[in-house]
Amino acid sequence: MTTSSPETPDSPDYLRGFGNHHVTEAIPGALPQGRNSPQRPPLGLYAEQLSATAFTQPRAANRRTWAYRIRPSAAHPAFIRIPNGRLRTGPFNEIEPDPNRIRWDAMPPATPGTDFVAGLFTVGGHGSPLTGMGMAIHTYAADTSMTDVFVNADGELLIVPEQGRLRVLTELGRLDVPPGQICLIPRGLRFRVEHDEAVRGYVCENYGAALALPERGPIGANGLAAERDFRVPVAWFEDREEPVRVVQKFGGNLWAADYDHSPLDVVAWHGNHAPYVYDLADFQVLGSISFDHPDPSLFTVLTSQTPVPGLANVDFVVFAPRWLVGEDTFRPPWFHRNVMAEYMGLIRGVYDAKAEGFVPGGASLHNTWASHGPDAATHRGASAAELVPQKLDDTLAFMFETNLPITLTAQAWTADHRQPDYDAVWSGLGREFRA
Ligand SMILES: O=C(O)Cc1cc(O)ccc1O
Ligand SMILES: [Fe+2]
Repeated sequence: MTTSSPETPDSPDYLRGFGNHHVTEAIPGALPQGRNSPQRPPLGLYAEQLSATAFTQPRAANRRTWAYRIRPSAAHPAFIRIPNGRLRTGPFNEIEPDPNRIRWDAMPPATPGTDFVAGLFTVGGHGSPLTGMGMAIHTYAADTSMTDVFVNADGELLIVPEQGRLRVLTELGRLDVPPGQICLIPRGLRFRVEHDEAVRGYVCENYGAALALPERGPIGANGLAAERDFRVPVAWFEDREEPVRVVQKFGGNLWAADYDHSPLDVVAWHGNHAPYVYDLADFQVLGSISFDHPDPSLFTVLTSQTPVPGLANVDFVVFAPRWLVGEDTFRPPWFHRNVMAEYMGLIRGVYDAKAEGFVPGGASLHNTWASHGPDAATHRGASAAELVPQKLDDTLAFMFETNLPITLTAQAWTADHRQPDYDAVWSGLGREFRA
């Protein structure tokens, strides 16, 4: 069964659409009319433009938001370096790039008192925010709501909860993100993550071009992720005149400044640089209705393109519940080697290429050119299966696919939750050759 996660009675309100220029005010009359920067903005607010692309980039790529806030953003003391915890940023060079196939169990529960940012554990990545290309992969486990406000100057954050509902309070409004939904925090936007329970999940940090919807090509004007299912929060603000620590990741390091107010004080805004939430249950899954297993690019939800046409810095791909009907077809993913690197996680259920060992909250990395595909048990089963229509129901896996080799962090390599003998899943694929 395909279900949408129920929203709570106090669910925040949203505007709909992908990449739209939204207009929203938490207090009627807070938005200036007819101009962005009047001599005196309404209600005594300060105007501020957030430019997320160069002023001069073409309209299709241009991103900016005008915010009208209680206190000016510029009024804060110096940022001071603080420890990076388990956050790492490219260039990734703690250990050598490793061609081996790697798999992890779920992260251990958070040490009590760990919030979302302290709970981030960088797995690896490539590129660097200093060159605006590449990405990092993080997992998180936290049990305590943030009191600090966080802002990432290095890239946008795609958050994929696996356990526990997140409440993400941003400068531009509030997002409610249960497992099964994803949220995107754009680069440079301040936010705080709260939750009432222990939470766990995955984060893709994208140093490159902002994630966008893929082209549909011959699919036509509909299908895959629909523009209207992306939800952007309405304006919301907190008016708190008290010390608030703002932690910023900049050039890979954490810096903190003690503000005398909450910077989540934007009363009205308009623009297209905004956070959003998307329910993966809304993804229209397309597949083969004749034969052969299609390339998983058909499951792309969002893509960050490089300047090379069709080559992604990051693709976010989802393996959602769907029917398999292919005739004379080996239905699970085939054996393959790929110039792209594939990091996979599991939000719920079972993934059709791995009979066991790939668990919710766990992850696998099949680096560039690594031989991988169905494990021996899956291969055995699918080669003998009677090919009646089959519904894959209890499943929600995803992939961060990226164009260059991923180098692990030392902590991801030595982690106790790394599985010691992942290669063994492909042993037992015996010789079946008959001349
Ligand atoms: O390796 C994987 O499990 C991901 C994957 C899935 C699929 O259906 C086809 C190719 C592919 O890399
Ligand atoms: Fe693969």
